[in-house]
Amino acid sequence: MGYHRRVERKYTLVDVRPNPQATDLAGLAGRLLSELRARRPLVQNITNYVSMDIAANALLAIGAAPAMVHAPEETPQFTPIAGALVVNIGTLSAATAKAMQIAVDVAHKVGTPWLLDPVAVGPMDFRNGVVLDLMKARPAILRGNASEIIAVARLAGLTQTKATPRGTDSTNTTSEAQLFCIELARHFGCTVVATGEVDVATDGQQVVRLANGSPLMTKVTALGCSLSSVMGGFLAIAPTPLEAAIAALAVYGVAGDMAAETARHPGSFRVAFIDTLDAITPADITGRLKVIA
Ligand SMILES: Nc1ncnc2c1ncn2[C@@H]1O[C@H](COP(=O)(O)OP(=O)(O)O)[C@@H](O)[C@H]1O
Ligand SMILES: Cc1ncsc1CCOP(=O)(O)O
Ligand SMILES: [Mg+2]
Repeated sequence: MGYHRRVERKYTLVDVRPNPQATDLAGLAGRLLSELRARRPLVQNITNYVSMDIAANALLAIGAAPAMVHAPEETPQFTPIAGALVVNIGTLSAATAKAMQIAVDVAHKVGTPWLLDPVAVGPMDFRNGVVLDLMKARPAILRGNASEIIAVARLAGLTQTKATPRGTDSTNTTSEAQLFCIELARHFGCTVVATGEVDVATDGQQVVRLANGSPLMTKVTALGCSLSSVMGGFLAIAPTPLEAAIAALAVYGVAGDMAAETARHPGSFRVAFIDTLDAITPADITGRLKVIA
């Protein structure tokens, strides 16, 4: 029996089914990890300068094939052959915004699934307008930290709540963002992921909350951006965007737990984390996944 919550005026009742069992989710993540490694999906990333290297290396380590192709002259030919497209507005400019819009319009037209990471959305009008324009091309997944997700919900007119981001970081929690995830998922017809100490993923019906990961992951720049790229790898091979999001969060969070057992500081953690993305197995996920009911 699902449980119901009253959400803001638009949806009188939200049918939020309780979490599937941890074993179901761990099994799903393990199967999709094996499939990703077998298929090595090509993932196009139009991303920020800060994350280029680590996002590409995170994709390589997990078993996918990154391509940081962003020129408007090339995306019409590249996006159709990519397994998924990841768009990340971290170091946005008018030129990159134009390239992103061309790529997402092509993706929408040819059916290449794509993910938006709305880095630092909220305080700046230019990137807020770009986010709203990009959302019109219907991403399969919207992945941000809690403040970014609340900011997109406000931009979409779903709430008056003002997020409190600090640059590219969040000061909000995913508990504050969870209902906005559900409303955004229903409003845009996509899967929405808010990450933080607890990660939340929803397609507007089912809500999954995972509690893996280490605080050290917030001390290495662009690990959220790299999560979005890795999530793009799962999006290329998973049956649904929600399953892709769950698998990426499970693999990434468990890898964070494992890396934090050997590295205590950011520099060594960055190395240990990329190594763990390469080494992690389905058994590691089954043994360590933390699902919050
Ligand atoms: N306090 C925390 N404890 C454990 N894991 C965390 C914590 N904060 C973030 N993470 C993890 O770090 C990764 C990046 O998330 P986040 O920092 O929310 O994104 P961003 O870097 O885009 O702000 C996610 O896998 C998330 O689960
Ligand atoms: C510091 C910074 N500035 C613009 S993009 C970026 C990286 C943000 O990475 P993440 O969203 O993973 O924290
Ligand atoms: Mg981010």
